[in-house]
Amino acid sequence: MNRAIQVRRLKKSYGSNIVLNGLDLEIEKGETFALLGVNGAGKTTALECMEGLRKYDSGTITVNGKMGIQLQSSSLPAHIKPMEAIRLFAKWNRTEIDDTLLHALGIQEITKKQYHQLSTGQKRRLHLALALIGNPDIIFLDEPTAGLDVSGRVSLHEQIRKLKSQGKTIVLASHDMAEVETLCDRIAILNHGNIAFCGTATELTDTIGEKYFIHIKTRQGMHTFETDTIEDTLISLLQDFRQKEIRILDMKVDRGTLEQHFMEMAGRETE
Ligand SMILES: Nc1ncnc2c1ncn2[C@@H]1O[C@H](COP(=O)(O)OP(=O)(O)OP(=O)(O)O)[C@@H](O)[C@H]1O
Repeated sequence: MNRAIQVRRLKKSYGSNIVLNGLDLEIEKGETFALLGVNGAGKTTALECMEGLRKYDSGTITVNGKMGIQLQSSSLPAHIKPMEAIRLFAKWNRTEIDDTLLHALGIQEITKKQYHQLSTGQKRRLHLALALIGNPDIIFLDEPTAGLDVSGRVSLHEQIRKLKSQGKTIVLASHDMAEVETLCDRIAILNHGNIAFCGTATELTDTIGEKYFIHIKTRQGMHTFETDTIEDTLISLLQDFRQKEIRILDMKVDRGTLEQHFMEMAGRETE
């Protein structure tokens, strides 16, 4: 079976707050899949239902494979040392400790510290190592790079790519559009308890249609124009600038970022 996860008509409410309203989702084996949505859209709830950590009201969830889970926020006893936690998790998983994994996540560099002395990035790396200890087939990462600096983000992305190259299925919740665009095969956008979009980043851009952004730099600053008739708008803009004798210093045309498309799908205005 090529499907790693199948979610059918999943419903979950907290009191009168309907968070998931008949969610359907299929994630293939070996896929890196992102769940996007504004704060409170239900990403964590959906992940935790798939992980078996949260009860849901109705629907079915089928997960084919061993799971490794990195929660959005998790904690360990303040005085535990990273290697003590790793040995404990390895014992629970009845597995040997994989030194290459510890090396890749830089765990050796933090062995002398206690948990409460670790930085946010170091804690994230440790929790990822703990999630990977049992050599899972499906890895759930809830906002894995939140709070990380640039180098922490880059090394985590490298790790995720490596896991993908090993054939692992990765399901992540994220707010970082650049991250999702570069790392993920497919994206699902959660909105009002359902999937507003599911497909590749290119398909998402295409769904929004022929929308272009023309950025023109003059001495007065940067001017941005939005259009769906690129040729006509360009010609009339250029004529306009010439007529007003405004010198164009630089010019760029793009189709907007995934973030803009996402905000449109999620029903919110970009800033
Ligand atoms: N244990 C809970 N009890 C009651 N309401 C909850 C609980 N957990 C989440 N919620 C509510 O469910 C909704 C979805 O929350 P959830 O954390 O799943 O969203 P999210 O998309 O992961 O948000 P974020 O991007 O902020 O992490 C929110 O309105 C939240 O307040």
